[in-house]
Amino acid sequence: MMTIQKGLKGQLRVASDKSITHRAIILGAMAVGKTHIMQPLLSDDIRQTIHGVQQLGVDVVITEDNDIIIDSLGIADIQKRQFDEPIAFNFGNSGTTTRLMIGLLAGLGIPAVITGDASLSQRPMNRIVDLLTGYGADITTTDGHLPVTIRGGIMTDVINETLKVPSAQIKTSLLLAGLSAGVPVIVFDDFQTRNHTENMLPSFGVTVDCQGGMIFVSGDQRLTATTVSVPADMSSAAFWLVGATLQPGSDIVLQDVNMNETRSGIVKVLRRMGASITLLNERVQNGEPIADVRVASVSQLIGTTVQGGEVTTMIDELPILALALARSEGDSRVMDASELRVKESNRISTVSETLVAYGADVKPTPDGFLITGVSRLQAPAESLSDHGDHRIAMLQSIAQLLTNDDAPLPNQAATAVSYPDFKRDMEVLMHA
Ligand SMILES: O=C(O)C1=C[C@@H](OP(=O)(O)O)[C@@H](O)[C@H](O)C1
Ligand SMILES: C=C(OP(=O)(O)O)C(=O)O
Repeated sequence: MMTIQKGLKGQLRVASDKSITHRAIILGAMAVGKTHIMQPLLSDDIRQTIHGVQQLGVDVVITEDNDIIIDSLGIADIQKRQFDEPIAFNFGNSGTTTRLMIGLLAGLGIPAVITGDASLSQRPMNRIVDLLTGYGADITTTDGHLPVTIRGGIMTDVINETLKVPSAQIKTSLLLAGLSAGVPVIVFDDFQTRNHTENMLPSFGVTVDCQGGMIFVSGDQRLTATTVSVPADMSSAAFWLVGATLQPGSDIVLQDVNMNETRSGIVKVLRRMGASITLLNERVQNGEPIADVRVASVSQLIGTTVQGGEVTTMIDELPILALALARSEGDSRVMDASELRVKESNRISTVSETLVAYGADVKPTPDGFLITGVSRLQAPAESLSDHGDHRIAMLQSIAQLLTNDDAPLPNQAATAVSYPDFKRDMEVLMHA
């Protein structure tokens, strides 16, 4: 049955930033004193990081206001603890927890065995383990994947790397390894991947020298506890940026969204396609630019090509951008995005399959998509799998909304990974 739905209306604060919350917890565990994380994301992936630092003996409390307090004696104290046997970590679905904790554990030389769920077990870990091994860590993968075993080892060499993969997880892992081993780190990041670690370290008292794509941290620095306020996550806001742009009659405001240039490529691309997006109340908080973002529907978007550096600034938003491209006029192309193949699912396949099931014209390519716009979407004949991937689950919900069909919204269990209140926020925006 077809019903005409109203546009999305109202204002809300989407889930807090996942990348920033992970970093604040790990740096808080490495620092001496009480770190207060205000408005953190509290999602399944974040609970993996909290549990990980607790296993190292660090005290973490979630307050009644849902803030996080980390009380730690710092890196030196963690290193002094005698762990009788290797610590068994299981980081569930979280790539960021895994790769960042590998850096920290390798730098500290703490014996550990790291596992994860079926999705995480298929994701490449050699991209960080091979680098750390080159600097003295005694650490191995299982054919490039989990389980990863850390036997100890002493990292004494200066870490000097040029990123070969556009990955902020690798960059951060190297920085954490150097800080915890007490050796200098110099990383050349020509891809300009997300820079939250570099932005946050100074508030923990660490001097970071960033010039162009070069990041340098000297090896003799101690972290001191601080307060971190976490903005709303662009990767979660992106679902409403596209939903409100495409659903006629929409006009919404998303509060406190992180507009960091390394994260906000989707705003640039949607504007290029003709979207109506206005930034209000722009300000800087903890070194991160934030704004309230107003989005109103437009009658037609124009297709575009996304490639090169732009891809890095919106890697997690490409699934929902593909939906916008699928409803735009003309041909579009996404290139240089083969990293999508090694996320929680192979997102080149799962995004293409999902959108084709909704009546879109999307062809997977080795490094992206070829898309020809269609004027409307239709609900799929059968219910679709979200492949256990939170971004695919949310993509399906927005696609379903745009069909204006009464069919129930797809299963949203996977959204707990990054955006636990996704369903509630959809109801707020649909009924305001
Ligand atoms: O550093 C981070 O917080 C993240 C980096 C990106 O992964 P890669 O480093 O693998 O590109 C991104 O996809 C992930 O969601 C979060
Ligand atoms: C890729 C993602 O996260 P992670 O790598 O931390 O699993 C994501 O959130 O889309």
